[in-house]
Amino acid sequence: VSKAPPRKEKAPPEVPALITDKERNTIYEKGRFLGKGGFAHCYELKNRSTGEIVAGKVVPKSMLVKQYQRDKMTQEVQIHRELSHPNIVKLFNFFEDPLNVYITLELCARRSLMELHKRRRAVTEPEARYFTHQVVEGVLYLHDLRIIHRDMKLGNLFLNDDLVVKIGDFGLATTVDGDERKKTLCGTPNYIAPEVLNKMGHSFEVDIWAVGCILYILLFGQPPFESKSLEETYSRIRHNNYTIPSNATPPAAALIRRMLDPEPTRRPTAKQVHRDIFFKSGFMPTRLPVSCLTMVPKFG
Ligand SMILES: COc1cc(C(=O)NC2CCN(C)CC2)ccc1Nc1cc2c(cn1)c(C)nn2-c1cc(Cl)cc(CCC(N)=O)c1
Repeated sequence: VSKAPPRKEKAPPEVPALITDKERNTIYEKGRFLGKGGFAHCYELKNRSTGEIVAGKVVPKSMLVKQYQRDKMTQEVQIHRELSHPNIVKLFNFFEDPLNVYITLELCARRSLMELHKRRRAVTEPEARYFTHQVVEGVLYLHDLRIIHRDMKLGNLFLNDDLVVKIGDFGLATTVDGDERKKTLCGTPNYIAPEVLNKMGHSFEVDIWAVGCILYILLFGQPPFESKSLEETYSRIRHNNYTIPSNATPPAAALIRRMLDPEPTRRPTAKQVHRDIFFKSGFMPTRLPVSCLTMVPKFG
């Protein structure tokens, strides 16, 4: 990614109404603003020749001033572009113009599990099984490719029109060589595992920890270590200080306890989670109606 002239802080990016991908001779019409995250603003982009609508992440080059920022972005794209799985957001293209870097991605029209959580709080156990099982299928695919996502959270679990879950945002992802333990993590994961806090080296188990937090929130309506301050939350994580509500079913409680084990090597692998009795211990829908985004479903 080539350098751009420095610019004043925090101004929204100048995004042209027509965005051209010169290499592929494709022109996109900028649509509505979808949201922002990190350095990126996201818009609906309409491919002028095919009419296809995609999610376009726009990062002003003026925000990528340091080489390590450009390298991080390049690594995010290099990892993400190789992936192809029904529970992983598809990355289509990556291109730039003098002002911005653009990444075109699979549009997930029903936003993410974060918005569903804010609207519904705790969901039913069949819904929690349905969503978590798809997240685990995506994590299994990544771990088989020796990729750790490292920032699994509700806001990165996107939903398409069929409420299929798609893991997105590979901004903190990395690849593991052999049995190495990663020593550094540039960024702050939302559901951060104790071994990352204690800087003891970390690996695939951090994603299992995050899936444990996600299942906990879906079933009980709030994060396991939620506190008033970040320091308090980190202290609770370090002390593994959380409780499972008494109304939890035994298979759910047992699986969450194993995924939130403070000792990473005692946590189940993605394969073991995928086969866990929790997913067989009750009804798991094969699809969900979009009404689930706003109200408790009545299963037949
Ligand atoms: C139609 O599809 C979407 C709609 C909306 C939406 O309705 N956002 C509204 C826009 C108006 N404001 C006032 C409220 C949020 C939000 C996201 C959509 N889809 C959508 C958004 C997507 C993706 C796929 N699909 C991917 C991949 N990355 N991003 C992405 C990227 C960034 Cl930088 C920021 C955000 C916003 C945070 C979030 N988790 O929603 C999302």
